[in-house]
Amino acid sequence: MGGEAPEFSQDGLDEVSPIGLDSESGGYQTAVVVGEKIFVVGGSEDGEGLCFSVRIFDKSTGKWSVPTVLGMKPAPCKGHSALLLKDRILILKRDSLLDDCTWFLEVDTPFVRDQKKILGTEVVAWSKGVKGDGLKPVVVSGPSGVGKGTLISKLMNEFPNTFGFSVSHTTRAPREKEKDGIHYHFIDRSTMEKDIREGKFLETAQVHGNLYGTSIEAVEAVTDFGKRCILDIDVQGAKSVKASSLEAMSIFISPPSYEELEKRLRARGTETEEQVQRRLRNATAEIEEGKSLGLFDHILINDDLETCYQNLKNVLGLNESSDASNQTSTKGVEIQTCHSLTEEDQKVLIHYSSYGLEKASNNLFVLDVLSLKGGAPGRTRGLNVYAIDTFSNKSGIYL
Ligand SMILES: Nc1ncnc2c1ncn2[C@@H]1O[C@H](COP(=O)(O)OP(=O)(O)OP(=O)(O)O)[C@@H](O)[C@H]1O
Ligand SMILES: Nc1nc2c(ncn2[C@@H]2O[C@H](COP(=O)(O)O)[C@@H](O)[C@H]2O)c(=O)[nH]1
Repeated sequence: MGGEAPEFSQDGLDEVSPIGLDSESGGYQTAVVVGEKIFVVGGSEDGEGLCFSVRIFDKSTGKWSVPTVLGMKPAPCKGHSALLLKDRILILKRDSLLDDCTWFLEVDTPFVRDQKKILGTEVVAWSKGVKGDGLKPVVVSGPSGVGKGTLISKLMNEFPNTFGFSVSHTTRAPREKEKDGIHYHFIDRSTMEKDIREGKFLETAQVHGNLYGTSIEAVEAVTDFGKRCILDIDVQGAKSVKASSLEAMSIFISPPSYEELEKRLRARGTETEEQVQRRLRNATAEIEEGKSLGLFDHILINDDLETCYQNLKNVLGLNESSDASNQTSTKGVEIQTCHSLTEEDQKVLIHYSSYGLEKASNNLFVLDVLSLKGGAPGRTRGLNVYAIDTFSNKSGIYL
């Protein structure tokens, strides 16, 4: 994905600024300095608006490059402002719906650094700003046959608008009722190994003789719909995720006994006797590891299915109310005019000359930098933006 940079002289940098309003250069661009590098964002026009392309100018070599860009980029808009916040660039879109105006271009986050090592190219990653912790992904792990899939299906059936399943890749053959792209992406080993080398996976593991893995795209496909991602992965995968920048909540499902696990695995009737034996052999170590201190945030025993399901809902903070509570109340509000960004004391001040909040008379918004958290791929969580009434100097409207 990396490649030849277009011809662009250093002089071109004079035409761009942290506020993407300049049209003389043929498009709205911003330039943000990060150490020896200058990240130029935006520029080209398409039918719908200005596209978010990224180029990097290296001051030490005097050369331009086009980085590998991970993640889904923001939809085109009529301009943007940019400001460096430690390891990511805040991109505030103009004339965009409020729930789509705050984006981040990750330039030096742990996720980007990992991907740089894997791919051997310059890497940047888009992540959308989302409020709160609500979308923290959930890792569900446990030995084969313990009931992970059964519990996840119940959750997805009861809360279809809240959760989305991360569809893994596997080299194992499909079972009778399994559908490609729904239960798994079934793939041959050489293609999957190639995809792993190309950095397409968040984690992979050799499980019961086959290769399994969570692609970055699988997680993004869920978060792009605004849903909370559920990963059904083995203990090795859970360890890799814990070491990654995903910041997931992790839950280990334990069987009430080894005998019960064996009974369930056989009763499912999806594996040959040899495969059942192999899975049971692996279960002992998985249960030991799963229960060891610190690896999982929660350990649930799946004895009675209904009880375990209620416990799962409890740890996920779900109550009796419908999952419509997840919706934000600010959808549809439009930021209509120009803005400038400044940073003071870990707070970004967003100055608007006017904006589309019907009842508000403010023109200063504050974004709390300290509340921002990781969450790649695809999301920067903990977005906390509130309006300051510049007349009374009271903070009030939370976006
Ligand atoms: N609490 C329970 N009591 C009795 N049977 C159960 C319970 N939970 C699940 N089962 C049954 O156990 C079998 C295995 O469950 P499931 O396929 O959900 O396991 P799994 O952990 O997802 O396995 P794998 O890791 O191999 O995909 C299924 O036939 C399911 O109906
Ligand atoms: N590390 C990963 N483990 C995964 C992934 N997808 C599934 N799994 C785990 O594999 C076993 C066996 O699954 P089965 O469908 O063949 O019964 C089970 O423990 C799953 O949790 C993955 O992407 N990464």
